Amino acid sequence: MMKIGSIINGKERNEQNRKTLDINNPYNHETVGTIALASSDDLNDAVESSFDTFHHKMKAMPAHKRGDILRKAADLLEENADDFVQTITAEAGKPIKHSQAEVQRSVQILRFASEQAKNINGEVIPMDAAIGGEHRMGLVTRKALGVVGAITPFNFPLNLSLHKLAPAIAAGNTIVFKPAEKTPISAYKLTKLLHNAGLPEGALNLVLGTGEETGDPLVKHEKVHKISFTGSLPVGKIIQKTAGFKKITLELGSNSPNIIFEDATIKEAATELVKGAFAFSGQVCISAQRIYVQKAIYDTFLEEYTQLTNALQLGDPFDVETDIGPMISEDEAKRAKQWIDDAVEKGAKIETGGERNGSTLTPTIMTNVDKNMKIIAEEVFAPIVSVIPFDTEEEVIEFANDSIYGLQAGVFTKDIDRAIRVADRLEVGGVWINEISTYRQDNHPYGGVKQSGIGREGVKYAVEDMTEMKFIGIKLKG
Ligand SMILES: NC(=O)c1ccc[n+]([C@@H]2O[C@H](COP(=O)([O-])OP(=O)(O)OC[C@H]3O[C@@H](n4cnc5c(N)ncnc54)[C@H](O)[C@@H]3O)[C@@H](O)[C@H]2O)c1
Ligand SMILES: O=C[C@H](O)CS(=O)(=O)O
Repeated sequence: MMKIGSIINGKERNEQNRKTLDINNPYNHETVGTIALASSDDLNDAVESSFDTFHHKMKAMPAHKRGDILRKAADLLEENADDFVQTITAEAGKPIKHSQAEVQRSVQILRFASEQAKNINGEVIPMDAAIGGEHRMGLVTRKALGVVGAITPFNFPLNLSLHKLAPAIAAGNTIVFKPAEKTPISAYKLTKLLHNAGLPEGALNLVLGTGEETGDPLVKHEKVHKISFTGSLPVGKIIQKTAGFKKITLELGSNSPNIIFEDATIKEAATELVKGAFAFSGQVCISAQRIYVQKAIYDTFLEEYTQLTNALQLGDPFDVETDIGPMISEDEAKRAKQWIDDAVEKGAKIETGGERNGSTLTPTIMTNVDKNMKIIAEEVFAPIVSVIPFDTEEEVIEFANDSIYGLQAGVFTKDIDRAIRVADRLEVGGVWINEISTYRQDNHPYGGVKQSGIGREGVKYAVEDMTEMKFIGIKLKG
């Protein structure tokens, strides 16, 4: 069992007298590690170290060197992939095949960032477009911001951390990294890996602690220039209020809609949506939560979908055959079960699932639902999906948009005109056609509208959000 502490300027702080927090495997509740919590002095030291390193080292580091560090980190992660896979499964309870996919994607993020570091381009403005602007030249360059506070959730502890760390390094920023307190071990190993890849130690400082004690003062610290946060809507709202003048990126929750028109291939849509709704027990921000099916194919789809769902293997996340492991905690599984009970009281029907055993909830399909139920109106973040019939294109667009959230959606149809029409009108940050809402690649713009967030990730787009424009004008001798 590991005892780990914050890493500040390359030194680990895990002395005996500190308050600690145990990290437990959510499936068998075995303790997999203990963290020594950061104090307020540690947090302050971390920010000072990042601030100092930005001004004395990172600002002067050329793009090719930042690219090299990120490429070396990708190679190291690839070499140590299995250790990270085991760590994610141990601390998050993620089925091992999904942890493997997460690590593979993380290697790619580092490679994308390595390439992006060398492609942060500016612009030349045609100054003579303005009357009197003749004999002037206008240059737009992009500058690093300074210290980025990166705050991350438990559900993709490696991938979503790298969606902040890798672009921040590519852009030449320094980072104070506050990972989820439930999954800090992969964050700790990632920090060491980036230092081993050649990143100056003060360019990445790790602070381990709870949201209230460590995250909140990081958000408020005056020497932090940007907060990049991925997590829940309630915390996102607090950060928006407390961050002051800092730039912020908020990647928040969703209740993603998926729409299946009568001309779609039912088997394909049903097969993909089983993964889309139940991967990592639905604890994915773009998990398929609302499936709208056109009435002519509703019964056939529901039958096929229920059969496929019933074939999922439940069990130990370390078993390669396991599709569904535990939720992150027993409390979360209880909360999800209560939401099912609440919906049933209001008239919903459980087609399959709905049973809780400790922290595991069986994959649950609900029908007869309405928008006043929490399982529709809020983010379930659990293995619960609702299947809802619809008549017309106009009606389903209205249903799908009737949400405070707007992250990603899926549309299934063979009619390309309809697909584009619907995609254009859905109020979300991204739409997949003939693909599930849950699919994400790490090189496209990703982020939400409405209360799903502010700003975009996806390496190139995160780099844009982690730099700012600087204009330089030159008056030339005529
Ligand atoms: N849009 C996306 O890209 C995306 C991706 C993954 C997860 N999520 C969302 O994340 C949520 C699940 O993750 P979670 O349970 O870890 O989220 P969470 O909001 O509880 O915690 C996320 C992080 O915020 C920290 N935090 C908590 N309170 C804080 C405060 N007052 N100030 C600063 N930091 C604070 C936590 O310690 C943790 O590190 C879901 O809502 C999910 O949709 C969104
Ligand atoms: O949980 C939401 C994440 O954005 C999913 S992914 O890691 O980007 O696939």
